[in-house]
Amino acid sequence: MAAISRHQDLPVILHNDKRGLLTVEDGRLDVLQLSRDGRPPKRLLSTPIRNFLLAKLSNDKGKGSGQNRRLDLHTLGNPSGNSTSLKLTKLHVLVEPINEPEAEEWCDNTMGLAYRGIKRDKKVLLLVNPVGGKGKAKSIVHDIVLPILQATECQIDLRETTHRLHAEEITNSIELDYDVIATASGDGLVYEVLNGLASRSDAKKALKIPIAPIPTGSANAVCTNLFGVKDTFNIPLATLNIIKGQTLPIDLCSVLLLPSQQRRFCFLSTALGLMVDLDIGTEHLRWMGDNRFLYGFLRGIVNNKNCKTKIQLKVVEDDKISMARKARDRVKQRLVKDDKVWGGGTNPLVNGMNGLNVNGAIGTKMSEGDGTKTPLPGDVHANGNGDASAGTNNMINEEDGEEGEGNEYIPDHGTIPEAKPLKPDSTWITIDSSGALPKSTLKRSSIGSLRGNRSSAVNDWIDGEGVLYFYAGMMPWVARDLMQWPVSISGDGLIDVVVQSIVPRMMMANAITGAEKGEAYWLECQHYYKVSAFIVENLDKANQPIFTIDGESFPWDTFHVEVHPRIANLLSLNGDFYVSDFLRKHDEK
Ligand SMILES: Nc1ncnc2c1ncn2[C@@H]1O[C@H](COP(=O)(O)OP(=O)(O)OP(=O)(O)O)[C@@H](O)[C@H]1O
Repeated sequence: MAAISRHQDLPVILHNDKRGLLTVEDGRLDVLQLSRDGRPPKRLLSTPIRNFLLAKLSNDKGKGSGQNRRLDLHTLGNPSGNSTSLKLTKLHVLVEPINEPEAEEWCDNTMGLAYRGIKRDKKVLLLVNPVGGKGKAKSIVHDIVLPILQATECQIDLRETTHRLHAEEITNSIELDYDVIATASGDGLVYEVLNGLASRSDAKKALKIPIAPIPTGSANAVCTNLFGVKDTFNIPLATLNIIKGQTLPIDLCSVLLLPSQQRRFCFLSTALGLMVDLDIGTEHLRWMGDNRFLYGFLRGIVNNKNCKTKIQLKVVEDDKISMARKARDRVKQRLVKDDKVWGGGTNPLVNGMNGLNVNGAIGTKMSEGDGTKTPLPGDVHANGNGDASAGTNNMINEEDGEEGEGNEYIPDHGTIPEAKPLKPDSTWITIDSSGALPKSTLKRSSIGSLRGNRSSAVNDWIDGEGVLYFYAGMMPWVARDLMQWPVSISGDGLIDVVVQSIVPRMMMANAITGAEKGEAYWLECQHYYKVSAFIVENLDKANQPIFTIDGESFPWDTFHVEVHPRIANLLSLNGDFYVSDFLRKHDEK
């Protein structure tokens, strides 16, 4: 790898028969037109090497130039210098026979530098939902996605979904020889793909295939978490992620529905109360794109309805200041290494786990290397029943040969254990909103004692509060305009839970300002917990019949949720979720 980072030039003949030079230096590839009179060269193309897709010497001979060979160059150019204007650029030049050996080496080295260990001839399963979002997935895929993928060496297996749950059926039965599963739709298709893979008898192996979303749905929260608010709907960038993304391990939750005993897998959120009305109650407004969620939110505030529920939480942490500090410290460490992260420079498994305890477990086995720590398979993960399950985390990529010496890693490619009802003990906390009282009569609950003494922001539930909504999430953003879980960390084995208590309408309306920046996190009326398991009961089935898992609705009676740490994978261009401004801050709030 050291050899390819040096300055490299290749003399070529340009399309206009003028002499040119291809140069790779400082992370950029430039196509220069040379002048005969000593004037500085003219830059015809300049592209970051990380956007570069293909350098290929063809067997075709160039037009009118005897033995010259054609060299094709494909890249995602950004003429205005920002990622929002990425555009597929294809050009070709000619290589004279005398430069042929050098050209072969230049292509190899340039491709090595552009891909940095990422597989080049990926086999991609591309699932397209023609009715997701504004219904434009098909044309977007044909006009933008396919040309970019076809400009690389990827093989594409495109399948259109024809009905609800079709993506789940497909991924439940596919051969596991794909390198990536791409979904052109919204979060719903990602949810179906994960459920299809997770319910297989070889689920653990199947879930190793990473998922790369193409944002043609309404909200596309996964894309916000991967690319940031501005680039949520950036189709070329999401396509580049299929080609060059690094594996980002994520947690999945088992959601066990009672009394049906049905189990669904959740990767993004479970919601009750206002957040259900906001999503499901605005389905008819799909034409509004993601504005429909803001409309639904405002409507919910006007109603200000108490969601009657009993919530039991296995809390691992609830000190807001400490949770924010940990998430920010982790980002600080990551940003220092960022130059190495893009394009596969470092092992995302090592990187993502730096400074983390999976599922709050202390004493995980760590291997010391370059100062980072890698949890090893066999680490104990306590589930919601208090049982310990070993080696379910898929933390080692056995293809990479990451095992430490003496640690015999036996890959576990089997099924995900059956979900059983959880058994809360006295350490769990309970929130019951069945008897909401007027605000003036509220008193502190005994649950405050769990947190010991601390000088942090107030986060205690008070008996008698009403619940406007309950929202449990696994990634910071749930939509572009709502960063509901700003301190959520990918693959930490924990679920971030928000219980929003009922407050006067004006106070809630004001909370909308800054919601996209995660500022609501600091509100006293927004209780925030990191939990490893929870149970939620419906105390008013007639008036609140449904809850949602990843935006899909289910009948709500009682449901039990537990985490499977780092069992599934996404692709991400930087090996992690997008770093929010909230996490870049270093003050306490
Ligand atoms: N051909 C089809 N006809 C009808 N429904 C389909 C078809 N293909 C897929 N679906 C369903 O469309 C639903 C919506 O998909 P998805 O959630 O991905 O998009 P979205 O709702 O627009 O975006 P988001 O979830 O980001 O808001 C899914 O439940 C999926 O099962």
